[in-house]
Amino acid sequence: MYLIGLTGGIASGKSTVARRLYEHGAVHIDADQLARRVVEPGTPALAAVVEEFGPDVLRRDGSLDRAKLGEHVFGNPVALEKLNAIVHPAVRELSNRLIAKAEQDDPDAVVVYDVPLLIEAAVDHPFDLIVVTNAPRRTQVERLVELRGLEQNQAEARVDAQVDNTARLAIADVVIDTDGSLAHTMSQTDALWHRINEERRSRA
Ligand SMILES: CC(C)(COP(=O)(O)OP(=O)(O)OC[C@H]1O[C@@H](n2cnc3c(N)ncnc32)[C@H](O)[C@@H]1O)[C@@H](O)C(=O)NCCC(=O)NCCS
Ligand SMILES: Nc1ncnc2c1ncn2[C@@H]1O[C@H](COP(=O)(O)OP(=O)(O)OP(=O)(O)O)[C@@H](O)[C@H]1O
Repeated sequence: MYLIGLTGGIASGKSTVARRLYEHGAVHIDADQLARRVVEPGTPALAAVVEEFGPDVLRRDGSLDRAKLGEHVFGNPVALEKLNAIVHPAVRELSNRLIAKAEQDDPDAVVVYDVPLLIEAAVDHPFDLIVVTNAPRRTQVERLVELRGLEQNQAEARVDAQVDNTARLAIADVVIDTDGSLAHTMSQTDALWHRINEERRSRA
């Protein structure tokens, strides 16, 4: 297995890059999706969230009201930390299992673990390569407002709930500049895929 840790600030283009790597043949594991799975109705993590934040964070059908909880925690560091303390251990356990399974299924697989909070949650899988998608704060905020319908202050609160770009750039083996056109993001991603495969071929 060749394990890539893919991280980047919110709306920096991680999913776009991950999708492209998946199209090339990588296995894609998405921490945001895992974070949804671990709070599905009936899970211990959802029970803990309700215990901490009250039943108002549930919708009528018993599922988590993500918009409501997001409104509460982004901009409120104490609440966000409490939520992280419930969700992150469960995501860590599930990601360990899924990465191990991907390796079992195909020992030669390239696995991309797409994890926005690689630094914040001290994710320490044994990555072969850390790839960072990078766009300036103003581009992140602009995308959240224009593409995801957030208010300016909500968008800023979400960006500011994460470490800044400098911290991510400091741990990057490869940086993908996602402030240009989509085509530019894709061509950097394709070049990365080819580079990884060349390297692996020459090592084999
Ligand atoms: C607060 C919640 C319910 C809001 O849900 P919502 O559907 O609006 O957002 P979603 O989960 O799709 O996240 C969108 C983006 O927000 C950012 N984000 C999410 N959680 C966090 C967090 N705890 N800290 C900083 N940024 C975060 C990430 O960039 C993520 O890609 C949800 O984000 C959540 O449960 N967060 C805690 C778990 C977590 O840390 N998830 C991130 C990956 S492990
Ligand atoms: N050059 C670019 N590279 C990547 N995405 C771009 C670019 N230009 C515009 N976009 C748009 O910006 C958005 C980035 O969203 P994407 O879901 O890829 O980011 P993300 O980092 O995974 O976000 P999140 O942290 O919320 O999961 C997409 O709608 C994408 O089409």
